[in-house]
Amino acid sequence: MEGYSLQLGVLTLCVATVILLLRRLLVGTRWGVDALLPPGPKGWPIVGSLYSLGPKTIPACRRFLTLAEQYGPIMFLRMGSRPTLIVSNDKMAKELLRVHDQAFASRPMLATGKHFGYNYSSVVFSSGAHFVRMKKIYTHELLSPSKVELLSSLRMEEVRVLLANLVHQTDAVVNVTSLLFKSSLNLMGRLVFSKRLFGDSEVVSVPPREIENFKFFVKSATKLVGLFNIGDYIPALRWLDLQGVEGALQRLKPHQEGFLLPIIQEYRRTSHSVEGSMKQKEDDRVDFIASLVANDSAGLSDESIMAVAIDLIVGGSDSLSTAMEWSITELLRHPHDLHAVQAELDTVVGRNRLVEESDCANLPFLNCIVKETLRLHPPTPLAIPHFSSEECNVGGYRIPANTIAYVNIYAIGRDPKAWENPDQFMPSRFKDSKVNVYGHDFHLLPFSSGRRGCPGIHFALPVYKLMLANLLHCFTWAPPPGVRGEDIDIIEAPGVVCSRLNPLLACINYDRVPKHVILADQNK
Ligand code: HEM
Repeated sequence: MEGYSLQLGVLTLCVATVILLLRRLLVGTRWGVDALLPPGPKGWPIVGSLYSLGPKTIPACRRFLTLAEQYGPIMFLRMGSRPTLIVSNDKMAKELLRVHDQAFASRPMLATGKHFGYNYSSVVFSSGAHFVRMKKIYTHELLSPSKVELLSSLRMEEVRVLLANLVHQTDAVVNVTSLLFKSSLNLMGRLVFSKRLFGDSEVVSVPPREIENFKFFVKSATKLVGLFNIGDYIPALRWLDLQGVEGALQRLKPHQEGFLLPIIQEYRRTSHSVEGSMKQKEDDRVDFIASLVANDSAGLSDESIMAVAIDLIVGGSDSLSTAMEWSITELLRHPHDLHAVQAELDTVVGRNRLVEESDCANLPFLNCIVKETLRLHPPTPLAIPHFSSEECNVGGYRIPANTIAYVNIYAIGRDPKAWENPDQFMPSRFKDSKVNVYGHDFHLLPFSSGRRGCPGIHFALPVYKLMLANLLHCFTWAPPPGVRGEDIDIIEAPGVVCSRLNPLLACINYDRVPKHVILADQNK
């Protein structure tokens, strides 16, 4: 009997050890350290909390917000086997993005970064020394304040093209979502490779099939980047590619390269001639690919240049059009605010000309609308995941190295402790407020903050204001016939960029600024 008890004891000990070892292997728990981690759902072995987040038709920022209501502004969970931190208020965001900015400045190595980022060589997906080098190229060269200033005429040109397109579509129900998307993509195309992707066949010098393939790539890319790919979170299952994400990423490669490679190679050919190289260096309006090719000291490969182009085209255009789409949605739902901003435009600009960038500083209510839209509908609601390179103490908790970290910008903008009536669109809340979106006020973080903060902010903000102001200035806006403003839905689509799920439709008319003003200005 005594021998039997001993055997049973040894067996129990072995089983317990195996369970603990398996738990450590599959879930990554470190003994004794769990007690120092922030609260959060416990999750299951292997899958962790991947499936306890709720239906994937709901954007992740919303699912994380619901979880934060239960666990608080700093949460820790396991997505598959990956330790994951989610911060959801201004105080915790400040700890992450200012106090521990350096420690959380890396990106996790996800499948999208491998394929779209050409082995993590773009800015968005890179880490470490390569990231520092690339970000310098962005902030000192591609998007430096002087370069952004020089690009103001390009911004105005694209606004004029958009307005002229709309003049031809008045009195009809217009698909605003599609118009804004095309316009933003054209703008980014001009910025990155001097080419529009929609309309204007004279400007585009690439075969139509390659252009169509590239547009398809852009649309698919935004969807794929926003997916929680199981293979990223349970690396042991990556080879199975359960959702077909890696397969789709690989199939898109010819679409991206068929368009971008010939452009890069053409620039390389011209930059080898002395005159071509001088021209590229001197031209104020030189596009980003030409700048990167001409930058001998950077010595970037074709792949790295394609990675940068994809960062900008995919990330920049979608966030811009989404911001504008939400502004117009909310103004159609709140006609009082729509009339107030149009009255401001009448007073400051008058009906005989278009709005120029220099007017925007004198349009305080327009600026309130921009801030309120970015608070309530931040286009990139979870930023892009950060990754910790060392263990650190956040909010009194010990966060292990190699933790994926999300800043829930969406939850921060709707935090009832920071905002009165947080779910309501009330631009007037910013009337006498000094709060801005530049990353110093941690309760309003649409462009994030710190080392990984959006390098496109000084380009994005002026063009967002300019486009929106001109759209409101030139046209009257109304919901489609039979739809009341308050019935226009605000259902959000899942994805890295949180756009409307359903396209925005509206009726527009050019009875505010005369047609000849809109069309005449296009030729300036
Ligand atoms: C309203 C428009 C835009 C918004 C709200 C926005 C917001 C953001 C946010 C939240 C991030 C992630 C920051 C983080 O991970 O902490 C980001 C990253 C980035 N944005 Fe923007 N963005 C906008 C437009 C643009 C434009 C027009 C460009 C380019 C001209 C651009 C270029 C980038 C790049 C390259 C990154 C990656 C930075 C990095 O990884 O360090 N963005 N943006």
